[in-house]
Amino acid sequence: MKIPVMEVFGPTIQGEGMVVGQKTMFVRTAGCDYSCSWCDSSFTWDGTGKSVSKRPPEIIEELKAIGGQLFSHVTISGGNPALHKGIGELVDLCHAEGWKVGVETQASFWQDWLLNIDDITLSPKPPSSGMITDFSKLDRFLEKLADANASLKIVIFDEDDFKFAEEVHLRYPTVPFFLQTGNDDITTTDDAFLVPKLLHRYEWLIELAVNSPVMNDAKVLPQLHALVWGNKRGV
Ligand SMILES: C[S@@+](CC[C@H](N)C(=O)[O-])C[C@H]1O[C@@H](n2cnc3c(N)ncnc32)[C@H](O)[C@@H]1O
Ligand SMILES: Nc1nc2[nH]cc(C(=O)O)c2c(=O)[nH]1
Ligand code: SF4
Ligand SMILES: [Mg+2]
Repeated sequence: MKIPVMEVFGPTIQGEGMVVGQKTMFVRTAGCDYSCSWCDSSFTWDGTGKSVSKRPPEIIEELKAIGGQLFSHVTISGGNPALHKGIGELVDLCHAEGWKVGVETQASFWQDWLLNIDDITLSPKPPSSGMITDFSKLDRFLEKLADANASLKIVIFDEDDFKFAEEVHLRYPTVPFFLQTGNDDITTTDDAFLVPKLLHRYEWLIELAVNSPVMNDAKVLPQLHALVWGNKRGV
């Protein structure tokens, strides 16, 4: 089954969440059922990017052609990769190569292949995104992943988002929980201007987290790749 692929890149480091710092390749799929106001990958769904439909074995060859011997981990992101049933075959082929596989999704669509993923990042969207989280759906999603290596990661832009994150963490207290700095300037190419701004937002988020008793077991992270490469694509 073919998968609409937007870009394949790496090796780089996972800049976010539960395996931050992990050397990895990225496969970014096209299409999203959401349209977050601050999406840093809107080219996957707003018509400004061009995807190519590929069979999983072709994607494996592309990963090898680009990454050579220099990786053993593949992250599938998007867009929402969970829109695509065909990713199941891609995951199996990655495992047959001896590679581990991570996924980034907002947890709005279920696929059985999620049960075969080595590290799953679920990123329900806070109010600032303009999206509404269906918590009964998220409950069922997390029930199915009870034995999987899954985490929750909430991007924070304002205090309402932080309250949302507290609700989510209280609802699923046993799921590893990450807070992530929001980047509100996703177009600038001026890193000398962007990086201090992101660090300031990170400091603000740390301050909120350290003063919240709900967040005693949370991890607070920036987007590490944004601090290193700014808004550059394909890193
Ligand atoms: C581009 S999304 C793709 C995967 C999936 N659609 C999702 O949202 O989880 C990857 C991650 O980037 C985060 N993200 C998107 N735009 C961001 C921004 N402007 N600042 C910080 N994180 C952002 C998302 O919340 C998500 O955790
Ligand atoms: N280095 C790096 N880390 C990332 N973590 C999540 C990403 C994403 O766009 O899903 C991403 C990305 O695009 N690059
Ligand atoms: S769910 Fe993810 S890819 Fe889709 S619009 Fe939101 S941040 Fe972007
Ligand atoms: Mg990104």
